[in-house]
Amino acid sequence: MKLDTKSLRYLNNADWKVLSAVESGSRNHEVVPTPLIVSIAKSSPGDVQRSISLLARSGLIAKLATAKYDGYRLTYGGLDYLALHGLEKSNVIYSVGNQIGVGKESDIFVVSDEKGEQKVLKIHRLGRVSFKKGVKNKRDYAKTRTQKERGAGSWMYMSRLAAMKEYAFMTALKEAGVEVPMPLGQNRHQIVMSLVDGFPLRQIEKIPDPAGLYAELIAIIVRLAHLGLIHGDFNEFNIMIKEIEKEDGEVSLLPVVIDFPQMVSIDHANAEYYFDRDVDCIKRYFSRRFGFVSDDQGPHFKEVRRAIAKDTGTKRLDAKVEASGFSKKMAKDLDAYMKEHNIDGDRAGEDDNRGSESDDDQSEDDSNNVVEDAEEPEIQDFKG
Ligand SMILES: Nc1ncnc2c1ncn2[C@@H]1O[C@H](COP(=O)(O)OP(=O)(O)OP(=O)(O)O)[C@@H](O)[C@H]1O
Repeated sequence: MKLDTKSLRYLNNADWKVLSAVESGSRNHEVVPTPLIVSIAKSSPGDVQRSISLLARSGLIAKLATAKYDGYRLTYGGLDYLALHGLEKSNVIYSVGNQIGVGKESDIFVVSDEKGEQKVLKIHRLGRVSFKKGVKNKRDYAKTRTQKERGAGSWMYMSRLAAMKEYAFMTALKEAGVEVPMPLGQNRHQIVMSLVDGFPLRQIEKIPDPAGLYAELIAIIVRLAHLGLIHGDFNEFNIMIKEIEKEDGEVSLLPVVIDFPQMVSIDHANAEYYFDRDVDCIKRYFSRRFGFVSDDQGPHFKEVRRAIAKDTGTKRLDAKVEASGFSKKMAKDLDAYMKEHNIDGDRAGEDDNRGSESDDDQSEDDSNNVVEDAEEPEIQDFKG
């Protein structure tokens, strides 16, 4: 799924109003009836129809071939435009550049602000892999879901929840002093963060001091636990390594955690399992990639828990995240969706060929996809 921004500058206020109206209507309708679009947009039917034609031609809204009445649904492209428009209006971004990453559930782009400073735009796309790969039989799914859940409302809402979760955690972690990108803005299913000048750990062949970096990564896992959290997917894909030059000219490596979709509370029923899995993942990777095996066994969850009980100085982040608007109910909805669609992190080590260059999205059979896109043109700057 590509991001084509070329129509962004051609849309006028009336078109944006109609696009927003289709989005609003999509919350309750898989296909939003045209008269409802007219009534939400509060414009004349003629004007709305003109906007509808333009939006449909640009692939931002689409007709569903099987619909029994005249109406439209929002495409991922339409949702992308609404979010980009919002980020642009709040001066978070000015132009969209190259795509630098394709995750299983997201697309990553370099964007610029008005001063030309580069940032990272992450577009959450929940639903595309699971629908396409048929992890769960689509028909079973459709049978047991309400119309709202299986319609556009589901992927849009879940992608938005994923973005809200990432933004809320990134903000709380940054404030707590954990090395994560700087969160800069969020709109719908998109977040903007600072660009980490470095490489994912999986791309790094050799490091001068594996023991030092290993200890730092384990310290991050323990530090997160003291903040009340377990990463749950702590691996070589989700850790960027930045080179820091010290005053004496020596270079040290700074790990930055970039992705935390599975973050759970240390009070989670399976907390010990997730904690051990994070530690084991780093152990296994360092042994396999750098031939480094630590002398000690690594931290044990029970001991860490005991230390946390005595640690009265560190504020837990769970409450902070909730206060930011990402509620327990939202967390539960997102968890349930991810479980149902077998979304369980990177399963590090199983696929080392993954990367920005491997876009498995393009080769998939779209016929199995509930959310099909009209077109997939090239990425372009939408301004300047
Ligand atoms: N802030 C950032 N600065 C620099 N590069 C980044 C940043 N965020 C992401 N990237 C790049 O994009 C890639 C994918 O990012 P990320 O892991 O967040 O995506 P993802 O969709 O969650 O992936 P998956 O779900 O498959 O783990 C990273 O490996 C990294 O190369």
